[in-house]
Amino acid sequence: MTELSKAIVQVVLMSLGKEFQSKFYEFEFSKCHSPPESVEEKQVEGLGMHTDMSCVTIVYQDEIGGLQVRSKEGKWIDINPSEDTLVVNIGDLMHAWNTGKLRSSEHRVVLKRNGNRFSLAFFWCFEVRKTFQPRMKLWGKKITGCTRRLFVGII
Ligand SMILES: O=C(O)CCC(=O)C(=O)O
Ligand SMILES: [Fe+2]
Repeated sequence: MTELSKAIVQVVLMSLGKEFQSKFYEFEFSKCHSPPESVEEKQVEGLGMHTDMSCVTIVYQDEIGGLQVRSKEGKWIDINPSEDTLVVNIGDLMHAWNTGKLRSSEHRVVLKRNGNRFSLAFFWCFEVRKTFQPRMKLWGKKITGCTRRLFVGII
């Protein structure tokens, strides 16, 4: 998963410009989710709206599905489960690093039918204790927003 995350980040960085490609670090942790075992007919929020603190998150969800992402307009879009498919979320670190050019995705999990849902999320961050400097300029334009140096740590 670390290698996959690195490959994803590299591709994302390539899209942002050449100098970005050499500037990424590694750190990993992962967790499993096991939301409530059964739900009523109506939709239940299994995991409330949030963004991930990671650089990128790789998510596997089983056929029960339920993962939704919020569009810029605030509309919830179903991420339909598909066999052999992983979902990649842009996280807060990536958002801050490129000062919002790639948006940290607001997402949630809703349960629409009964059954045990299984999902696995892999959160890939920069190396702990690394400091990074969000871009001051992007494609020649000065950036307003988060331009402070950021420190990756565990609290
Ligand atoms: O369970 C999922 O599909 C997503 C989990 C998630 O968004 C998270 O753990 O941050
Ligand atoms: Fe998440």
